[in-house]
Amino acid sequence: MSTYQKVSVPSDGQKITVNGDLSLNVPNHPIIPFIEGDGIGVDITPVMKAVVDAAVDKAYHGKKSVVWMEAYCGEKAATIYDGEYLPDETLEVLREYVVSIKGPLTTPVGGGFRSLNVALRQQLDLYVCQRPVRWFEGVPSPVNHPELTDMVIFRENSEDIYSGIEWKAGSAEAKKVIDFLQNEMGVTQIRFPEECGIGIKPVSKEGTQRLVRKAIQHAIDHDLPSVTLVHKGNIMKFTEGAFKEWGYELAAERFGATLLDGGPWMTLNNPKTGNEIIIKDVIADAFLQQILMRPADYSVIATLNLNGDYISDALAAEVGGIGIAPGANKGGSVAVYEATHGTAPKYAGQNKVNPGSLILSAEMMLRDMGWTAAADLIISGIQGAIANKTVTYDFERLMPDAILLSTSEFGKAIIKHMDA
Ligand SMILES: NC(=O)C1=CN([C@@H]2O[C@H](COP(=O)(O)OP(=O)(O)OC[C@H]3O[C@@H](n4cnc5c(N)ncnc54)[C@H](OP(=O)(O)O)[C@@H]3O)[C@@H](O)[C@H]2O)C=CC1
Ligand SMILES: O=C(O)CCC(=O)C(=O)O
Ligand SMILES: [Mg+2]
Repeated sequence: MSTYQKVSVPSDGQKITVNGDLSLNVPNHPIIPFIEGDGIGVDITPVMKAVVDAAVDKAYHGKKSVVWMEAYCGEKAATIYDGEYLPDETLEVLREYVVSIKGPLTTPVGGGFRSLNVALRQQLDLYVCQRPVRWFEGVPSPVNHPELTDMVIFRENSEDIYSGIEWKAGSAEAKKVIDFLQNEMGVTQIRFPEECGIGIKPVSKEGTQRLVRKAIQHAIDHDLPSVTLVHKGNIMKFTEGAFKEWGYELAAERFGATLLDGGPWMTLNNPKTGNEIIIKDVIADAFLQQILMRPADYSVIATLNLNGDYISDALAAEVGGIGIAPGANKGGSVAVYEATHGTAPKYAGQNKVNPGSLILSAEMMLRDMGWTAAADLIISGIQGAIANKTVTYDFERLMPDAILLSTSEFGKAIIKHMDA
């Protein structure tokens, strides 16, 4: 067992390991690293752990348990590791223990250090950001039929403008790039070249196809009716447009999809059920109105990094907001589960916000570990707490007659309703 500088490894648990086919070997008492997170991390992470522990205990009566191990990133890491926000040790821990969960981390806007969330995804090559969006009965929503929204977003997590290749307006680097574009590449369209920031958007065939492959495989495994490639390929032809082309190509070459009515949409038979899966595409701005007007037409969504970021918060709003929208970052053999929302600094330390997003991320984690009975108990607990109108401020302010609960009280309400 590795020894770490600051992370203390519990003596009473075992490691999850990965088989050759990328399935997991999950011992009965797995060590699962968690990162508390900045801002409201301090409020939601302990509640998530308590809910998971209760669900696992209720489901397996002590035969299984999660052995939590704290790892550090963000502001807490900086205090422990002498100013380092993302210590190498943290990356090692997340890699070595395979499955982990994290709270939100702060990213300064317009300057300062780059996103730690993005850095974790890139350094661990967690190329899929999987974000399911479903409605729980009773959750307040701005749409008339929130039950029609049932989608899973597969957001490409390693490329696009999130690569962080950009130069500040007026810097020597920006000037050099602009000079190269104008003088060696014949570019004439930079409207105001004098004081102009420059960003680069890399999108590759390999990056696209590994993401689209996971999205189509998800539709096959869960017998879902369609996979939609969402892109802005009319404007960004060789990045977003190529994403669409490479996505269709992968569907044909890897999964045997054929053109539907002459294309570009495609069709394939689910090899597990025989049901049809439609592979289609839609331009991103139109998609943002389609999800409000015709959400039932969409199921699995495959999209690039920035589109996926926007789409996940927009879709979350339809089913109750980012307080309840879960997510997972997955690579070949490592997965880091995390809430969709950020650090909500104005609520930090107030025991006020909804822990639902992180709890449902843990629910995804347990399901992926094969601990289905515990995952089901979390779902029934959340359904019960909401049906009884005992909710946190974000739901309470929109639900007539609801009882306002704190973060920790909502966790207790979930636990109370687990048997329901
Ligand atoms: N994966 C990550 O770690 C992420 C990190 N971030 C980072 O978080 C910081 C703050 O970002 P910001 O844009 O303000 O976005 P946040 O998601 O932190 O907050 C925006 C608003 O969403 C609502 N909200 C967020 N979380 C919850 C919750 N758990 N329960 C109920 N409501 C919630 C609140 O709405 P209301 O005001 O209406 O109550 C809040 O003011 C930034 O540094 C950003 O970079 C952002 C996204 C993801
Ligand atoms: O890294 C950040 O600060 C923001 C990340 C984000 O918005 C997301 O993961 O959806
Ligand atoms: Mg986001």
